[in-house]
Order: sequence, then C-alpha cells, then structure tokens
Amino acid sequence: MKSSWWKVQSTPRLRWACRALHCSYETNDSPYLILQPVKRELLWLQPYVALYHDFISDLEAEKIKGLAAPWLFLVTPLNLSAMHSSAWLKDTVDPVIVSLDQRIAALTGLNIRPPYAEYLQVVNYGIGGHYEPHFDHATVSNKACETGSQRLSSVDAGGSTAFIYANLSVPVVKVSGTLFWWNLHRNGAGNGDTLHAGCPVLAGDKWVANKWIHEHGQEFRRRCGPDPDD
Ligand SMILES: O=C(O)CCC(=O)C(=O)O
Ligand SMILES: [Fe+2]
Repeated sequence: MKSSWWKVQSTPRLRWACRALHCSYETNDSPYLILQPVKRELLWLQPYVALYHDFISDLEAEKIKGLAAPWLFLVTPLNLSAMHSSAWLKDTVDPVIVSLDQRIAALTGLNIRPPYAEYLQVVNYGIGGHYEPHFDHATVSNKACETGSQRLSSVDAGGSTAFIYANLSVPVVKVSGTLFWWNLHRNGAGNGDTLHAGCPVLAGDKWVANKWIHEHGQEFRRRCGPDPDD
C-alpha cells in the first residue's frame, strides 16, 4: 500500500484508524463482481474514503474524455471558487457509460438509475484549475449522498483531491482509480468531515468523472441508523 500520509500518526485515534486501513478484493455480494472483484484501498474511516484501483480501463477513460470534449463548458463562478470545464453524459450516449454505471451500481450496492443519481459529470481542469473546499451534500436540506469520482488521466503536478479535516490528500497519479466516499451519515445528516477540495493543477491537465448518488431511493440499500458517527 502506497500512502504518503501513512506516517502522519499522532493521536491514539489516528493510530487506531491507520491500523484499520487496508487493501482488499471486494465483491460486495454482487454476482457481477464475483469473477472480477474490485481492488479497494481503504484510505480513511471518518469520513469513509476508499480508492478503487483499475476500475476503468485506459481505453474507456479515453472514450469518455472524447465523448465529453465537445460538450465541455467552462465553470467560473464570480468568486472564482472553482475553475474547470464540465459536461454531463447520459447513459444513452454510449454503451461505455452503461457499462460504467453497471460497475458503480455493483460496487456501491446503490440504485443509480435516474432520478436516484445524477448523470455522469465529466470534468476537465487545465493548469491552475481547481475546486475550493466545499461539501458535495446540500448543507440546508441534504439531497445528494455519496460520491464516486473516477480519475481519467494522470496529472504531472498538483491536482490532488484533498480532504481538509481528515488531513488526507489523494494524488491523481494513477489513471483509472475511483475515489468513493459517503457525504451523509446513516441518520441522513451531512458529514461535516467530508469538506474537500480539488487542488490546483500545476502541470498537465486533470480529467475526472463524478457520479452523485442521491439519498432518496436507497432506503433498502443503505439502511438508516441512529449513530451520528455512522
Ligand atoms: O476534482 C477533484 O479533485 C474534486 C472535485 C469535486 O470535489 C467535485 O467536483 O465536487
Ligand atoms: Fe466535491
């Protein structure tokens, strides 16, 4: 397991958390994954953040970038809190999106059919492109719940996804890795520990594809629980 933050262990809670972190093959009880389990690297527990290795092939990544490229539009809010271009891809656009959706559904065990999840959002960051610290869940009424962010390119420098409170930063050095985290606790409240940012790209460019899955529609797939930390 490669992790530069591995050494950042000071408090007993952090030491306990680091011992619990591990790599594993997962089938998530899905028949779809029995013959080809996914490779999970558990990066953090609170908030839960996992990196799935080799989740999409280079060919699929190139295909998705090509499909999105003509539709990219520049996102530059007035306060410059984010600088990137993005496009939304429906699953009817190409079978590659259908196949990716199938894998995301198997991996998460969640219902990702519309309207229970967003379409795939493909995002391109050029040099200086970034996304300032934010939450993916609505902070007034929680709507979105979990995020899967697939990395479609490598970046020469910069561009990490940083979880500010967890002191965890995941570099975009590996094409085809997928980062997954829960934005909401089981009791439906937003997880304040998920504050995260896309660090500025310093060299090269960065492509990611985001899948936001809504809380609504998952009632029998991710059960509610009263524990505010769960
Ligand atoms: O690109 C990243 O590293 C983070 C992107 C992100 O957080 C988002 O699109 O909501
Ligand atoms: Fe985000």
